[in-house]
Amino acid sequence: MKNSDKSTPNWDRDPVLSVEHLTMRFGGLVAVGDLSFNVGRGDITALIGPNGAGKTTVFNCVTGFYKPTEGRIVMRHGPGRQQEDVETLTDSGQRWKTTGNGAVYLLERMPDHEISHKARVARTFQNIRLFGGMTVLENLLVAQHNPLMVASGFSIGGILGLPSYKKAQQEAVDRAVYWLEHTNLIDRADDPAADLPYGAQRRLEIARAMCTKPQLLCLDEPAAGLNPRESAELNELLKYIRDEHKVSVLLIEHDMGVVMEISDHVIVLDYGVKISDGPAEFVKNDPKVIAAYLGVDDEDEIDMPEVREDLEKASSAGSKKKTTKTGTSSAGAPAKDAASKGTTRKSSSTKATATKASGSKSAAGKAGGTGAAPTRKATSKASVSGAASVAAKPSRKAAAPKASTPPAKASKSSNGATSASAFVGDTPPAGSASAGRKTATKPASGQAAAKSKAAAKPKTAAKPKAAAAAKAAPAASEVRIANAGDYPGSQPHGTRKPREGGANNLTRVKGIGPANEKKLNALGIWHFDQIAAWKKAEVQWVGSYLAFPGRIEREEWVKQAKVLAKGGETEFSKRVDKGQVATSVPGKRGAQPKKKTTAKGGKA
Ligand SMILES: Nc1ncnc2c1ncn2[C@@H]1O[C@H](COP(=O)(O)OP(=O)(O)OP(=O)(O)O)[C@@H](O)[C@H]1O
Repeated sequence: MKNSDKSTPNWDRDPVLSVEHLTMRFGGLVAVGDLSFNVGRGDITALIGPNGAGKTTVFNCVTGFYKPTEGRIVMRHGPGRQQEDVETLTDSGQRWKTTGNGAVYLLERMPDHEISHKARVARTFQNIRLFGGMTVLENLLVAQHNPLMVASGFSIGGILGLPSYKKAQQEAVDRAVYWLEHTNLIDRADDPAADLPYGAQRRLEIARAMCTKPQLLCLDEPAAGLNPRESAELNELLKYIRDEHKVSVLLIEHDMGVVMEISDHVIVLDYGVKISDGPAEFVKNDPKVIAAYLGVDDEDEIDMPEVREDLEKASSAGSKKKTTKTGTSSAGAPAKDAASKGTTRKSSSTKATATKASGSKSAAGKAGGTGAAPTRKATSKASVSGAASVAAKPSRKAAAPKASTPPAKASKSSNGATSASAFVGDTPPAGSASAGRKTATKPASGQAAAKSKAAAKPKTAAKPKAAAAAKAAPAASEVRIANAGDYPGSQPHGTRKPREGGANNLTRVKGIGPANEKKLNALGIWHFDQIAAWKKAEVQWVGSYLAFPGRIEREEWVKQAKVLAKGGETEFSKRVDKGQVATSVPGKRGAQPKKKTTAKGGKA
């Protein structure tokens, strides 16, 4: 962070970009709701959040691919907030205005090509978009097509070979060569772009964006699919771009190793609303983030006394008991995830989560073996609100399946039905915990409440108890949610165990990460066709059970599962299969439907 005045963060003092009250609706779906944040000039700013949080939608609004439903997006060339100029420009109805300090632009009014060429915002895409048949060098020259066209007087100068055109052409080649050298691609300059390995294609995309001489570089998951060495090289490249070229970087990234190492500023979204904003160190330890996004480590356990009480009740009612452990973090943040690892209620201390965030672990099994890709963090939301109230499933720790767990009290306080309807309506989605999802106005309140509730509880239970409970657990075939009636709708019928050929990779459905897959498996949901058969009541039930009511409809699990059950693919499942989705389990694994169809999914 380039900030001499410590009292005001660079991004507030000298924002190159301001996103103000941005809302993007798709029909009734609010992908981004009343979002505001600044990107500091010369900073690397990370926009993070679970799948479907709205990150790419924000990028699409900033870069002109989407016209926002509401809100203002200000790009500033030249230092300072230039607030008077911004207001004058807004009132004038114009798209940009030169100022004493440089210029200001209202991106929401500009078409994408103007955002790129005038406001100087460049971007890369989640799915690499290169001209595969062109050489690496040609890809970089095409990126400079506009200045070359201008220099050629729109072809005439080029045809006549005017000096001004030749000069511009040479500059374009020099710039391309410069970035090829700095992205370690110079040796491949004459190879077709499609022949490059994946990591090199990602670097080429960045080189191409840099050839447009941006002031703001927007990168959508630049580390996706990179191995650890490539991730480290990416870090160096981005720091070089920031430090040597003074280009501000806004990146969407799931690789927390990359995010935490290089970011000056981190903004966390969940369900289209901002839940945290600050330096990486702050965000990493922000309980809201831990609860809503970073999730928990499967190997760590949580002690939530309220859960334990429920367990004891369930036990005395004839259910098998499962014991949990509560703790607060070393930093004082509540350890509140109760996500089931198999049947063991899990959570991590802040410390454990932070470690994970810093890149030491990847529960998601990120492609290329880089650590640090966090699992889909519905896990922690689920646990805070009791989604781990789940039934047993064979644990990795114990041979026998463990007992089901009744919902935590936090879960009982949330009304899944109410939340579900609020979620798909016009109201922006609220905060991440289910308890906080009923209204848009208090995004994280429920989450915070659940958290403080967990935090207030003393640490008591011990692992041996959990082990004893595990031994006493019922067989998977006996698994039942202790109080299924607490959830709206009906519990989906389970098959108890995977059919011959194994389970489907449910993480190929967008919105089902490894943690949710485990929970669904615990219900006996192993196959796409089971999800495809869900009716509204079952969708509601599962939504509440996983503690993100409305989410399933929003991400169209049933629609995606129908396609996958028939052997078709969706955009998302293709990315999972290629190992490009950090928060899912790469590959198709498990039973594959024999019947192939031509069914295609849209953007899942
Ligand atoms: N063009 C669209 N039409 C309808 N819904 C959309 C569209 N684009 C995005 N969405 C929805 O908006 C929500 C946010 O999606 P978005 O792609 O912005 O999330 P994200 O945080 O980038 O997720 P990921 O990390 O998986 O890329 C999702 O529910 C998505 O399905």
